[in-house]
Order: sequence, then structure tokens, then C-alpha cells
Amino acid sequence: MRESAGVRPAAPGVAGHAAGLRPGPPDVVIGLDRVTKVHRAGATAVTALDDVSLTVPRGTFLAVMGPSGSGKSTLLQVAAGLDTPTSGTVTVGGTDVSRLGEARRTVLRRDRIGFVFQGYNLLPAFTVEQNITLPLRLARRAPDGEWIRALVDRTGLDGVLHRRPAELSGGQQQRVAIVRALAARPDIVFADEPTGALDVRSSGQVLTLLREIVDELGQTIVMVTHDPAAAARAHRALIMADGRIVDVLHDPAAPALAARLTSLGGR
Ligand SMILES: Nc1ncnc2c1ncn2[C@@H]1O[C@H](COP(=O)(O)OP(=O)(O)OP(=O)(O)O)[C@@H](O)[C@H]1O
Repeated sequence: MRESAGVRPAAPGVAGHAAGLRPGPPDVVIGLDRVTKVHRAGATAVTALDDVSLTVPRGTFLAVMGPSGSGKSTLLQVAAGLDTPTSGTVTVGGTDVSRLGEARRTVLRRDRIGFVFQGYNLLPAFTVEQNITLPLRLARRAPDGEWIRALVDRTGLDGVLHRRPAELSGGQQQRVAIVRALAARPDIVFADEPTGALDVRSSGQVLTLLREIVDELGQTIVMVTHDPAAAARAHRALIMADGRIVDVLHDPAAPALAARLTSLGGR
């Protein structure tokens, strides 16, 4: 089903949100309210996000697509508290991150947000097990052994816990990165092109895993991708162009996504 979603009001589920400065309800993990982000480089100003409103309900797998330069990475950075909006409000689990200083945003990211990147970002000198638990140890939190064991079993990594990342395939490395991202039971995981470096088979396995994590564990995932086949595994795909949300596709099919991107001049 395709549904028009101008910036406001947007489609239900990934909805335009007029909550203003009120904390979002607990079932809303991420809320952007009229967010604009202007990047300045010398005398040049680029509006990367243009008055974007969005809510991401808990337990949602949301894909973000759009042509190069449409604002996907900026949306992810601002929603994850890695960058601050020029105007507007960003809430994570009801906390207004746009008003937090850098130190408190760092703590919020560490405690409540997981990240998965195209390049896995594993530490080569550490074992799989150490990579998974290191962020918790750095945060002086005791790893929840039962939870981590369940994740390791589910991802099929139980036989490789004592290997180093270089001894794993790309798909295995990405699964380690996913377990690491989930180890602290974050409110949300942001995945930036998580299958961009993988072959079709490994990519399919990683996407199946991400979808299971949402459907079976109730996790919330926002994934930026250029790949319509990857976005088709999400519950919803949000299409960006020129810093705006121009469409939201529910249960998106890859051909419909590809056609929509082509119509925007992207891939
Ligand atoms: N730090 C920055 N300084 C200046 N301009 C920036 C900066 N980051 C992004 N931009 C500009 O903001 C716009 C949106 O960029 P963004 O990286 O969010 O797009 P994107 O959709 O993620 O692109 P891609 O698919 O190529 O990664 C682009 O015009 C980009 O050049």
C-alpha cells in the first residue's frame, strides 16, 4: 500500500507529530517535530532537513531511502543525537535530546541507542565475545549474560565467540555488530547501510535477522539503505527528497520502491 506522506500530517504509524515539547508517549521511541538542519560550510548553507516531523513507534522496522544528498544520513544523525537540529525538537524515548548538552547526549546514546554501520566497526585485536561486551564494560555496566547468550544463539555465533573479526565472514562480522548493538537492550538501533558491503546471501541473512529482532523481540530499528530489496524487509519505508519526507510506503515491495526512487532521479 502506498500512502502519501507530506511532512505533516504523515502516515499513521510513522506519523507526523505535533507533540511540541511534550515528551512523546512511551510507545513512541523517536519523535522529530518540525526539525530543520542547516549545514554550514564557509559561506555556503545547505538545508539537509527541511521541517521534518516523524514518529517511530516501538517495535517498528523503518527503512529510510532517497536519492544521494536527500538528507538520509543527516536524519539518522539528528534522530540519534549525534548531531543537533538547527530548529525543531528531537525526542528519544520521551527525552528531548535537542536540549541536552554534548556530555548528556553521549550518555543517552551509550545507554539507549545501538548503532550498526556498513563497515561493522569491530575492534580487530579483540575476540567476538570481547567486541560484544566491550561497550557495556566501558559504560561500567554488567553484561546481562542470559540476554547476550540468547542473542548469540539466535545469530548463530556461538561457535565463533573466541575468534577475531578477521577470522569471520562479512556476514558473521555484521551479526557480531548487531549483537553488540543489542547487548545493552537499547530503545532503538540505527543501522546505516548495514548490508552495503555484503553479498546477496549474507545480506539476506542479516536482513532476516533484523526483521526477527523487531518482530520477535519488539526491538525498534531505523535503517538507512540505498537497496530497495533491503528496504522491502522493513515494515515501512520512508522516502526522502531535498531534505523532506515525500512518501511513506507500508509493507513496501522492492519494485515499488525502485520505481519511486527512479521517479526522484535516484536509485
Ligand atoms: N557536514 C556537512 N557540511 C556541509 N554539508 C553537508 C554536511 N553533511 C551533509 N551535507 C549536505 O547536506 C545534504 C544532505 O546530506 P546527507 O549526507 O544527509 O544525504 P544522504 O541522503 O545521506 O546522501 P548519501 O545517500 O549520498 O549518503 C547534502 O547536500 C550534503 O552535501
